[in-house]
Amino acid sequence: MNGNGTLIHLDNIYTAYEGAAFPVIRGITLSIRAGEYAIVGGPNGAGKTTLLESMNGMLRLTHGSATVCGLDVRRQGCEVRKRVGYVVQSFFFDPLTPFTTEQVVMMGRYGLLGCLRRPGEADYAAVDRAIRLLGLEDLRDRPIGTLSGGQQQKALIAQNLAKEPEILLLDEPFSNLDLCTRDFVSGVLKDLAKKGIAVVMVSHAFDGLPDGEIRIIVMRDGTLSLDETCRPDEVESRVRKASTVQ
Ligand SMILES: Nc1ncnc2c1ncn2[C@@H]1O[C@H](COP(=O)(O)OP(=O)(O)OP(=O)(O)O)[C@@H](O)[C@H]1O
Repeated sequence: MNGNGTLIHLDNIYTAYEGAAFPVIRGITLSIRAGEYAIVGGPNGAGKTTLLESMNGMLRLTHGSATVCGLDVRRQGCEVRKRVGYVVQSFFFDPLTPFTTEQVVMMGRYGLLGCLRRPGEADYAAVDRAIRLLGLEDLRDRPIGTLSGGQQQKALIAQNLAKEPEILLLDEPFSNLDLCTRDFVSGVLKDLAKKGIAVVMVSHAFDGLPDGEIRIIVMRDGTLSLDETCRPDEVESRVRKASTVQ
């Protein structure tokens, strides 16, 4: 983090997929501070997932620079991903996956553990906290593949929280959740932002937002069409407008 609390700084970034002739996202410049709650909106194919994966160094920038948690994303992608949680879109475990929920949550610690080190007290404590936070206590010993889609989604969020990240990126985290669970998970995310974690979320669900200012980042055709803060009750109309206006 720099002096003014900036955790993510993208400076005119372009990102292309392997073998593609043209970059999918182009000329994106933005900064996100600790404790911000940011919604990334925009139509299908606009580049929202690509934006998240450019932030954590999973995708290669073809132009521009990105600094995340004070690290150069181009050169230090692995270090960045130790400090940034990423809950991917629509991921489901095979029913026969040979890991329990607790083991899957522990996988969030693996990057921090490094090769050949076994989990210690601090790792088990972080896993336990994440499991409790997501209300997964009764499911901790169940094979992960036998959980429902929504329960698996919560386990993936817990896995990323076990990492104790400074930034949490989420790609449509509410898509498999019923309304009640959605409220519960958005409560968890709000609390994380209050504690200073930057929460950056691709979402088309605009209920259950925190009371304060919400950052809205709208992508359209690979470029930034809106980047501003507003009240929670204004988010839906502003995202909708910026997603469609030519
Ligand atoms: N692995 C890939 N290889 C090549 N092109 C890709 C790849 N993944 C995505 N794209 C392309 O990049 C563009 C942006 O995709 P992206 O997944 O970032 O959009 P999105 O806004 O997240 O869409 P959605 O709302 O449908 O999830 C699309 O045109 C897509 O076809």
